[in-house]
Amino acid sequence: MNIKERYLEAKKDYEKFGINVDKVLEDLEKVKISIHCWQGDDVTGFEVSQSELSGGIAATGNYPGKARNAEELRADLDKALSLIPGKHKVNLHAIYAETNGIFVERDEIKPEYFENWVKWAKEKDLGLDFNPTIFSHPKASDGLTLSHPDKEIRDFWIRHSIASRKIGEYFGKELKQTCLTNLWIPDGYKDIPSDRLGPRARLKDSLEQIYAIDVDKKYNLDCVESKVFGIGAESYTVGSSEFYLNFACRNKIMSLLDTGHYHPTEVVSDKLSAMLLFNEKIALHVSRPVRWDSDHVIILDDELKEIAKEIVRNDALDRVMIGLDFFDASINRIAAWTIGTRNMIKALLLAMLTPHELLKKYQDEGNFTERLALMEEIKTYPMGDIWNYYCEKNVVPVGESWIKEVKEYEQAELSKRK
Ligand SMILES: C[C@H](O)[C@H](O)[C@@H](O)C(=O)CO
Ligand SMILES: [Mn+2]
Repeated sequence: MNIKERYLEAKKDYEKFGINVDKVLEDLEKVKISIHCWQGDDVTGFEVSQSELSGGIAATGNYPGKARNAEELRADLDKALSLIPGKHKVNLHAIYAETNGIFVERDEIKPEYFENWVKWAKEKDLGLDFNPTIFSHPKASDGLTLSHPDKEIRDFWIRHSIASRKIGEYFGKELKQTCLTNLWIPDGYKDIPSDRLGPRARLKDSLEQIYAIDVDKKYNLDCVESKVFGIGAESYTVGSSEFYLNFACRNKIMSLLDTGHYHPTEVVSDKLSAMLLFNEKIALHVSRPVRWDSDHVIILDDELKEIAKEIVRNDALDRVMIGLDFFDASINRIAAWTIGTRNMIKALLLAMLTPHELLKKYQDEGNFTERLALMEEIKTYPMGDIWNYYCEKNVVPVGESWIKEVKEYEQAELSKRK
């Protein structure tokens, strides 16, 4: 049987639950994943004066061939995007500005430094998202930024964050797709603080100044990302979950939940329904923490599947903005993007092929036996045949055949980078 014939057979299995598989594929095609550019260069960026990666995050490994400039990064993204079904967004950080070899301080970044990215996104029909880069900089060297006791340092990062929101607005206007500008800061203390309130009060004040500046919500939406701890900030994080949930709610901006930013037994999948009841929109950084916020490439594991189920069965595909946030420098970086993004899409497809109404009915009836039995049986349904057809339909490689393409690209392009 060819791929189409296998699809036609497989879809019968799902249709018996009333799932319209053709419609599922149409809906899946509309979902945009925000693919983070920083997997391509280990979060280095291309500033004229570069600082080491800081802020308690780390890209470990030394796989050869990382992108050395924005052109290479765009070429690598083009390759990865050619292996991923659907039309998506690319997520940039301020450190990916192109300033023509001229040193530009972060608080002076302007839309013009992102013109090449916008031109490229237009050509490829992509959306762009954005992030101020509030780490890897001399003014973040003691691990404090927007909550710093020194007003000059806070003001510097406030100016940078406002400039970043304006770049987000520019992206949204140019690309006719709303940009999501996400703010994350590393601020925290290695050891037990003697004042927990002061830094949080300063952060609150900084954020109020940043979000007081009017930016058109049609073009740019703002969100804030919390964290539980980072390397070197093990005892206290200023921007904790409670801090940002309250701040976002009161200031009518979005919360971003990163799957690596909670205690090890806490899962984002369980947070989504609660968030959806109180927020019009929420954002995600889907990552894979292994023992800590290690940012491993996401695999099709139980938590990823559960996150996708929560989005799909709560009819929230247009309310949860799905972004990725992993950076593994120990494997081919184009493969990392491809594996992770294909897995995110596969998880959504699996969720869309699940008979949620029936399973909810079993739960409400207290019929936990059939709920568990069906949940387990559905796991071995022929989703792979539906996925393969979806890839073929979207003119991207089917199954593992994309690996050969990455190897050829590695040989032809990445191997030349020393
Ligand atoms: C580079 C990203 O902005 C960063 O990973 C941030 O989103 C984060 O998750 C920090 O742990
Ligand atoms: Mn993140």
